[in-house]
Amino acid sequence: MEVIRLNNVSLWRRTQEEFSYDLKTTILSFLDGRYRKPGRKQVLDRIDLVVSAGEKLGIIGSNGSGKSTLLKVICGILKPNTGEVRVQGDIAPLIELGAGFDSELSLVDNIVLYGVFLGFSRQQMRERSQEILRFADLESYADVPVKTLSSGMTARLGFAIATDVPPDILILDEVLSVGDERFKEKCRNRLGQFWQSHTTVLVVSHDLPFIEQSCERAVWLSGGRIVCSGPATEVVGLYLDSTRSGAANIG
Ligand SMILES: Nc1ncnc2c1ncn2[C@@H]1O[C@H](COP(=O)(O)OP(=O)(O)OP(=O)(O)O)[C@@H](O)[C@H]1O
Repeated sequence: MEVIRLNNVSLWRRTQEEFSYDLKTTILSFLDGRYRKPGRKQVLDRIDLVVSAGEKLGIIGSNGSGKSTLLKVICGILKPNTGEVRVQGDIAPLIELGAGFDSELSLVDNIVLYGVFLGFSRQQMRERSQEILRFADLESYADVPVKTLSSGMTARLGFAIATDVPPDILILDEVLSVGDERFKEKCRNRLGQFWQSHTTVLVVSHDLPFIEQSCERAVWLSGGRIVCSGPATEVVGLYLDSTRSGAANIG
């Protein structure tokens, strides 16, 4: 059964020049004769992708090739400019962990809010909060505002909430870099349980041996396009051949 389908998905993003675009800058650059039209970059280019239930899919490619953007489109964080994205089931997006927290609210209140955002009830989240804090090693911080946590602690809290209940679809973006060594080991153990289960997993990583060992299939992105998709060892092999010959660095 298919759980994710992307048909002809394309997405453009503004380039840096457009970020500094405002009226004053524009008038000054006109007067100086430096005005350039704000740019756009095609970040995803006509992506077709089908993922089956329970599949473990690795997404590889050089920096800037569009891997994280693809995950964000699948999670619904970004909307494609053209094409269609269909997803069946609950998604736990382990992307930009903690980005959705309200820094003024306590950890417990954030756990409840974040959980509700992921589709759980307030009651369920209140019951789970002690266990979530325990997993994140943050029990003594339960009632302080999130803004008092370090970035690693915030990411630990985000990971603990998002993985508290096994989701239908787990989306991981270089997530094994969360926290210190002790916490990384806990993450690996928890994720290992999902790998054994029927959870569908999409993982972006530059750790190619990890992709080969843990994914049946891999997709190689370059310049926002799928170069090839197939058994992980074959796709990783082709990608490595091309990096050796310099062809994969086109972004
Ligand atoms: N917020 C943003 N606004 C504009 N452009 C962006 C934004 N985020 C990413 N991009 C651009 O989109 C392209 C793809 O970025 P993306 O983060 O998806 O790449 P990636 O393959 O995940 O890279 P990496 O391996 O470095 O994490 C890059 O050219 C990047 O500059």
